[in-house]
Amino acid sequence: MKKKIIVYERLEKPVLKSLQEKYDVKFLKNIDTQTNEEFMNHLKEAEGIIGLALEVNKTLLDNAPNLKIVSNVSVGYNNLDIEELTKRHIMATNTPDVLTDTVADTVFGILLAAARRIPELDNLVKSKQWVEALGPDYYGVDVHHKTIGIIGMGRIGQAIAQRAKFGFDMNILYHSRTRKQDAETKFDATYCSLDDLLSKSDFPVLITPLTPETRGLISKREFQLMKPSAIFINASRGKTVVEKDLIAALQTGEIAAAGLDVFEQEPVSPNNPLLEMKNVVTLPHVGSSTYETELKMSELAARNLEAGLNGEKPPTMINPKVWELLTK
Ligand SMILES: NC(=O)c1ccc[n+]([C@@H]2O[C@H](COP(=O)([O-])OP(=O)(O)OC[C@H]3O[C@@H](n4cnc5c(N)ncnc54)[C@H](O)[C@@H]3O)[C@@H](O)[C@H]2O)c1
Ligand SMILES: O=C(O)[C@H](O)CO
Repeated sequence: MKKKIIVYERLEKPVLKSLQEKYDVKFLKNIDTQTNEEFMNHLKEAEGIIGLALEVNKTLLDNAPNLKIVSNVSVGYNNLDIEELTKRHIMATNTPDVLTDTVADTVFGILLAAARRIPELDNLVKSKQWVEALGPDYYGVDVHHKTIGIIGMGRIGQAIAQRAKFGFDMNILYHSRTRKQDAETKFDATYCSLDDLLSKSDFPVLITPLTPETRGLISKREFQLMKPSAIFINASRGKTVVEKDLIAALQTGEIAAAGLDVFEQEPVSPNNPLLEMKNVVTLPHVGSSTYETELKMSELAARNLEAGLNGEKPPTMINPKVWELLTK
C-alpha cells in the first residue's frame, strides 16, 4: 500500500506529479487547517507533510499520530514548533542554500526600486506624464558607494554583502548573533552593535529568521535611531518589525522610504496604510519566487520528504537530533 502524505499549498507541478506516482497524495490549498475536516481526516493517517508555511503546532501534531516527517518548502521555519516535533521524534526539514542568491537579488531589486523610485516613475510614464516625471521632484538617491547595514549575516546576508561589495562598491556594516570573520575578510564588512548599524546605515536591511529574539526587533526606538534619509528593507518576516511603528516612522519622516517583501499579516490587509505610500515599494513575499529557484526548493523538499519516509537521513534537517534518536 502506498504511504499517505499531505501536500499543503505550494509545490512545483513536476515535483507534485512525481510524488503522486509514488505516494497516496492529498493536495490541499486555501483551507483553514484548524477546521477543515478533509485535512483533519488525512492528518490522522499521513506519514509525511510537505508544503509552505503550514502552522505545525501541538494541536496539529496531536491529530497526526503517524507523522514521521514535516518538509518545509522554505528556508524559514518559524511556522514549525521544532521543540514539539523533536519531542515526538518527528523529522523537520527546510530548503537552505538553493534560494540564497535569488533572495539577495530580490533585496537589491526592492532596494534599487525604492532608492531610484522606479515604481513611481514607471506609473508616471505609463500614465503619459513623462515630462512631469523629469526634474528634482522625482530624483532618486544613489545606491553605489553608500552604506548598507545587514542585520543577520547568514547565508542570504552574505549574498547581499557580496552584491553590495562587488556590484555597488558599498561600505558594509553588519550585525548578527555571532561575528563572521569570513564575511569581514571577503566583503570588507564591519561588525557593529544594532544601534550603531541603524544610526550609520543608508540602507538598513533586515534578513534574520523570525525567532522569539527577533520578533519585533525593529520598533519605534530603532526607527528613531535611523537617519531621516534611511531606506529600510525587510525581507525576513513581517513580524520582525512592529508594523505600526514602521508606518509612523514613514508618516513622520523619521525615515525616508521602505522596501518590503514581508508583512505582519499576509496577505496584507487592503486597509494597510503602507499600500497608500508612494515611498514604499511592496512585494507579495516573493523573495525566492523565480521559476528556477521555486523548482529547486520543491525538489529539495521532496528529496527530504522521501529520504525521511524511506528511513534515510534527509539532506537538510532542522532537527538532526531526531535522526540520532531514531538510529541509536
Ligand atoms: N522574503 C523571502 O521570500 C525570504 C526567502 C528566504 C528567507 N527569508 C528569511 O530570511 C531568513 C534568513 O535566511 P538564511 O538562509 O540567511 O538563514 P541563516 O540561518 O543562514 O542566517 C540567519 C542569520 O541571522 C542571524 N540572527 C539570528 N538571530 C539574530 C538576532 N537576534 N540578531 C541578529 N542576527 C540574528 C544568524 O546569526 C544568522 O547569521 C529566513 O529565516 C527567512 O525568515 C525570506
Ligand atoms: O523562508 C523562505 O524560504 C521564504 O520566505 C519562502 O516562503
